[in-house]
Amino acid sequence: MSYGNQVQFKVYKEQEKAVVPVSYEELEQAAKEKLDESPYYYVAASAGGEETARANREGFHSWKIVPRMLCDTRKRDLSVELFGKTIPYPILCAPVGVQSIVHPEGEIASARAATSMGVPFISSTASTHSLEKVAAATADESVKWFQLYWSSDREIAASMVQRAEKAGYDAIVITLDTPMMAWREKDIENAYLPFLMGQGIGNYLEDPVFCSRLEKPPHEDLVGAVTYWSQVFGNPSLTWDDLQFIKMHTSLPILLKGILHPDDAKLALEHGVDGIIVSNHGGRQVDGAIAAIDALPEIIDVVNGEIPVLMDSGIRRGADIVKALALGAKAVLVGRPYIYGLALAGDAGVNQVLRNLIADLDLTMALAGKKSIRELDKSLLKRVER
Ligand SMILES: Cc1cc2nc3c(=O)[nH]c(=O)nc-3n(C[C@H](O)[C@H](O)[C@H](O)COP(=O)(O)O)c2cc1C
Ligand SMILES: CCCCCCC(=O)C(=O)O
Repeated sequence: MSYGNQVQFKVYKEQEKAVVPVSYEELEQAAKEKLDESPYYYVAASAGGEETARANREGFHSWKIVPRMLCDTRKRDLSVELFGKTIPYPILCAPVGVQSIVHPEGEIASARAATSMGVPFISSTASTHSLEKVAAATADESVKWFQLYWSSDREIAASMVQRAEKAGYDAIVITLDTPMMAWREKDIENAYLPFLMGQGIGNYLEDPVFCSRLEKPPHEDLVGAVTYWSQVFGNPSLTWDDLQFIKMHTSLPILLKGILHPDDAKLALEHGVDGIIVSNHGGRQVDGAIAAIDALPEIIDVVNGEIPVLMDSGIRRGADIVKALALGAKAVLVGRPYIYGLALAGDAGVNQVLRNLIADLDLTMALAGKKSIRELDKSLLKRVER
């Protein structure tokens, strides 16, 4: 619960201890100055000519908030409920792989920082540190989800899901939009694929099924392990019927990430999934794809409140979150902003980026005349075509 002006004074006071810039643009610039070119562009760049990455931002600009007055917004409640757990803010850390390229502690530092403030952490299959190590860095009661890249060796996929359940994760996010990496021009120019150097494959190196497929254990032959990983990472042959296989291996709620078409949302419902994440992977996969915020309204209509719909891609400030929630998203995922915080200052950087985002959201809600996330709906927005 937030109280009136106090949040504002607190933010100004805390700025004395600031470790990262407040504005997103300066945050990104500071990360660019700190990191080597290849890891910086691995994070910052998107697919192709980056049309979709730009559309993600333009999509938000097309919706304007029309604030309401005289609504007594002294006390605010930003909490939402997801799968039976209340989270204090409608914000989660998106699954981001290979975080060790920006900070040696990578996912461990991010998970520790996020969950210490009640922000759920979604741990990527493509993490450098294994899902067990990431979970161990967080408190038992913290909310954490595991993101699955479904290997073409399906026993590896099943094994990872079972490991996640055992390690205390609360939900499984299956990412559908990346059975292979898209045309990423900066990474190609830089000939940069950190996985080939053994980064971002920690979940495989510690997986019993993956290791059982190798002639020698990874510590004796990393090249052999990387080679096998490159053969089994993705699975472009998957169809809707395959979902049943993962459902058989876990009792956790299953969300599908990367849904953009309303017909796919319909299929997701028909196949009994528990949630949807509307996302274009931050513009990193299909260049020319629809902005996630533009895909959201039709998907919300199709889903009709049956399961939670979350969204990501392009969330940079509190107003973006208000818009996404007013259009029907239950919560949002944030990607690059927290990774820049991690790059600049480890857990303290992640912490500050998230705190700023939460405070910005809280103030925007108050000034728009809204006390609670439940009060947000489309009546707060106007579409302005430019
Ligand atoms: C460096 C990087 C790595 C990513 N790795 C993954 C991943 O391993 N799994 C996944 O589902 N999404 C991954 N994503 C996509 C994010 O989960 C999320 O969809 C995207 O970052 C949201 O857009 P934003 O960065 O504009 O906030 C990655 C994104 C970035 C920037
Ligand atoms: C070989 C593809 C690995 C991609 C894993 C990370 C990711 O999702 C990204 O966007 O980058």
